Amino acid sequence: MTAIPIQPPLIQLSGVTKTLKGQGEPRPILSGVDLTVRAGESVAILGRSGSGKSTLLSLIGLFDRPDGGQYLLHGRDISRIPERRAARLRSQEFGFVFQRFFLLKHLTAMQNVAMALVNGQGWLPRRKRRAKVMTALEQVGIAHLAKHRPARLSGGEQQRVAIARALVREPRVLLADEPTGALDTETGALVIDVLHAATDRGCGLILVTHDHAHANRMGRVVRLSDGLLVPERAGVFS
Ligand SMILES: Nc1ncnc2c1ncn2[C@@H]1O[C@H](COP(=O)(O)OP(=O)(O)OP(=O)(O)O)[C@@H](O)[C@H]1O
Repeated sequence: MTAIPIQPPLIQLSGVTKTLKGQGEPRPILSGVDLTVRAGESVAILGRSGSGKSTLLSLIGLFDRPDGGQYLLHGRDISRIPERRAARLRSQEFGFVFQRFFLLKHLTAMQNVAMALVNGQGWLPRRKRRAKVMTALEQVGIAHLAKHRPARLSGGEQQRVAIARALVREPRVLLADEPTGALDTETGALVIDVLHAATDRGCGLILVTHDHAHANRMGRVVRLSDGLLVPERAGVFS
């Protein structure tokens, strides 16, 4: 009988700490965060304004490093990696979606998505690049708007272009920081659907949100409170 190899979690944070050292007194923001995210799992992070949700997401997305604790990505310790390696992992492993869409207004939806391939994927033949871009636009349901510039797209459609741009590199983890913050409730729900669909393809999804309804669409809900992540609602993986 062959043993089935056990996949390590995509993300495993243990006792992660972060203190902000500005001009005044050092201020602890994260004081021992534990979080495990597996392939295909979705987690919502709730927490009051200023509780450190974006700080946590920037550590997970390797824009910053923890002061203490351990960060494993696919079982490998990346808690203290240098910026060069972090930059490579950021573009290979993560897709980012923010409240603002950050689309280039003179480029079409297609060209905006293709930018993510130009930056960091090496050289891809034109036909292959186009196919990848169209697949990503199809995944978010706006392939028919491929030739539209942002000014001709609604807020929800623009956010879907931004999600396609995050998906086109086939990230293993999607990090979404208030992705519905600039959208009305109905459009926001549609964007959450699109993000959640990525988990069906094995992507891990971490969603920072203030919206309880959106959080409840995720497999698991945790709350950042006093520098710690506490379970709010367990999911199938917990
Ligand atoms: N670069 C920085 N320099 C100084 N303080 C910062 C910096 N970035 C964040 N902070 C502070 O750290 C704390 C946590 O900020 P963070 O943005 O992570 O919170 P948040 O939970 O995402 O808030 P919100 O829900 O309002 O977006 C806040 O008090 C914020 O003012």
